[in-house]
Amino acid sequence: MKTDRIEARFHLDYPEFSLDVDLDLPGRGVTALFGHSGSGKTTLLRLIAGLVQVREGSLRVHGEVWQEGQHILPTHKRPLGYVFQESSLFPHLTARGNLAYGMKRVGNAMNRQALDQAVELLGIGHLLDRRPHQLSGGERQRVAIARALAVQPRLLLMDEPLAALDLKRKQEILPYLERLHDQLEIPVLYVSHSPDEVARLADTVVLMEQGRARAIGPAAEVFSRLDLAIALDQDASAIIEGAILSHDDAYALTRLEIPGGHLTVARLDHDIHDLVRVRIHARDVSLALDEPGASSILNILPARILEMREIEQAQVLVKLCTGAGGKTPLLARITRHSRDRLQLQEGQSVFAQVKAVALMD
Ligand SMILES: Nc1ncnc2c1ncn2[C@@H]1O[C@H](COP(=O)(O)OP(=O)(O)OP(=O)(O)O)[C@@H](O)[C@H]1O
Repeated sequence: MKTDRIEARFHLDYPEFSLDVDLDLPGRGVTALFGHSGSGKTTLLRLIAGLVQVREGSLRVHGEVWQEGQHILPTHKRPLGYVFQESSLFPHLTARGNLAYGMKRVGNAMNRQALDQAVELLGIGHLLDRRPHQLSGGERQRVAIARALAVQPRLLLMDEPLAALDLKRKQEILPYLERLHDQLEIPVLYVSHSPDEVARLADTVVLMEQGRARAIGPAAEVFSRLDLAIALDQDASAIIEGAILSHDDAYALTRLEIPGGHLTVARLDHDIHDLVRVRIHARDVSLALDEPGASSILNILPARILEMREIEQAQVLVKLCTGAGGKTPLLARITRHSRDRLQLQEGQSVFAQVKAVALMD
């Protein structure tokens, strides 16, 4: 029995959909259940919560048995927090009242410390006396997340917590989610169909396709696999983690240290040594055989071609690795014509010119 894992095996049949998974997931960090609409993400989350029950299943969280066949621990006895797409706060209670209610529901003696920590993490101290209709959508979600955390769950389940928010509100709330990620020990299962959110928040990605887990692995690895549908998407991108090396205030630029190399990006509001993630879209990367001379492009990275795949009639997706030891993955989308003209081959050394770096900030 593994005490640091989430082991989930379920088989479920609906008339027009079946789900079949056997997952062994890390018991820490954020694991994204990622995939198209209808791929079974919410159903899987609800099975884990016990809100949907099937006899054919087993679930262990940190070694604790939540289900073994027909022995199913009811939802209210599972130490979990659940955050829905739209916050499910009681309209007649203040934010404080909602938090207190959440704690009573699970029979937890009021744990002041957990509550205070949740309030602090989500930055809702000044909102506690307001009722839900006096809060913005993003603020309501922050209260809902704090309520889920205040009961000190052993697992936090989040079902597209940002889906109902507009872009501005999403940007507001994302830093709080990142704080959860950085400061909490509680593992999070996070349902999303947004590559942006997943790239920004997830340590591990479970790619769901038609009720099956098509791929599982670190976010950077899954996103750069050419055999998966995400690579075919217009938004296909590589995720790169780097540390802030320096700021150049005169030009409003920040220099990042990435494994075995450097990237220059628009000025980031972070301290030196902070870790950040950036996303480089395949469509923003072009390839050259020789190191380009004078160029307006800031980031030119020596790279090696790992794999190439024709994705449309005219296009080829190229997977590269850059940096010493070739640890950093990169994707480039080029035309078939360019591939042939440059006579590109797997294993070849090239220069990747990065036209833009999407900042996940
Ligand atoms: N109670 C149910 N009875 C029958 N079919 C269902 C039921 N609940 C879900 N389904 C079907 O199961 C499939 C998976 O649904 P699910 O909500 O898990 O997908 P999802 O990946 O979370 O999608 P979305 O991103 O749109 O929320 C869908 O085809 C849905 O119609």
